[in-house]
Amino acid sequence: MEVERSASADVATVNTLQSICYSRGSLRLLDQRKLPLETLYLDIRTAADGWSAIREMVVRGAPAIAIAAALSLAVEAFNLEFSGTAAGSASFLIEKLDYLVSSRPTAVNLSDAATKLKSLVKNVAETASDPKAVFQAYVDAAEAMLVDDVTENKKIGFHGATFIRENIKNPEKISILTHCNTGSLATAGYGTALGVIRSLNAGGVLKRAYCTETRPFNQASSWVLRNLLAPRYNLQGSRLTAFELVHDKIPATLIADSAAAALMQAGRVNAVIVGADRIAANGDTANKIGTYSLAVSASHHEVPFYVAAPFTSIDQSILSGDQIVIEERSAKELLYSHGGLGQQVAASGIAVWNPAFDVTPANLITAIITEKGVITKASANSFAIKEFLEGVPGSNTN
Ligand SMILES: CSC[C@H]1O[C@H](OP(=O)(O)O)[C@H](O)[C@@H]1O
Repeated sequence: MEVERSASADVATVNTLQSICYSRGSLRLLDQRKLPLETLYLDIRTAADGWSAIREMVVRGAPAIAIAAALSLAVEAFNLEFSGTAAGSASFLIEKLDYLVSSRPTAVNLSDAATKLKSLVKNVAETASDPKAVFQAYVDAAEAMLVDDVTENKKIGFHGATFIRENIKNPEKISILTHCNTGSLATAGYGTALGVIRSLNAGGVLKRAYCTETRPFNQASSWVLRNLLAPRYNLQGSRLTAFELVHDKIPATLIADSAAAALMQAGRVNAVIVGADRIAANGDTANKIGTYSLAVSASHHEVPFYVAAPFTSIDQSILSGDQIVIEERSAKELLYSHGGLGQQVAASGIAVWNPAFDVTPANLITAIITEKGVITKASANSFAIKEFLEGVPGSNTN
């Protein structure tokens, strides 16, 4: 992957929150491991480049992962000299999509997008005689994901801001806490949970956004990245969300994850809003580690707790959160400073448990905000997601 490097700059002069830069036949991904101090784009030419960029977390965030994967294959397909049949082109694309899904298995958006794209190319190949028609249909569908995501995020922002203003005390000045990064850097633009914060701010009712550092961090899988990128690559809340909030001039405060309960105890939080990597059919939600403890604190302090995510984050094939596989990360993230990239700080020989995600049970979630509208509770312990879908015109309940 060749790189395009611009001079390092502070947030004030960095003018981009665009994680994905695409034009037909070309894809560049903002290297989020270098933010906030350096803006660097990596040139992505193949699905293999896309797989590595997702695995090494050049690009991260459930929606952004799916879009980056689809577009990396679109670029390869567009530039490919292919002499096979229409059926052969479909097989080529399907094999690459299955490979891309293996880059980061937890977030459902990637596997959901791959399933839909595989179905598309199979259907086109059944009637097409020219492989170019199959490749073109794939490229068109992958490009549509990029455009649709921003439109959906703005709908999430609208539905979320409207619902929060209608259901919160003192709706004229809201202080809201968020975790990890769910903004433009985690999507094709605007964001999900952070998109709701943007919409509240645009509506003039946001008093302050609080963002947690989000420890430890997602560690790169290769020795080179772990050891060469040490000073720049950790902590998605302090590095990415704080960067977005300062970039947009939104009043915001960074806190340690461990300070969140005390902030709520002080009465300084009117609501908590987070993203999602995978939501089960009953509303149980997997998200970055630390989300569950925020939900427990919010429940104790009677602070509403919202999940904001595109509907594609809901995995209706699993009934509850205990079926969601949670990745565990390297012990080095806790044994060494800088999330595993610096000096040893913990005693050698100590055991480590380091899950990267946790599951918040539906009974701790106030509402799930999607682009289709806000899903409220069917009972204390579950959400009626299927019924919600059946009430939405044109929804697919499969
Ligand atoms: C809209 S991003 C949702 C979700 O994805 C992030 O995971 P990662 O940064 O490891 O890709 C994080 O859990 C966000 O809340």
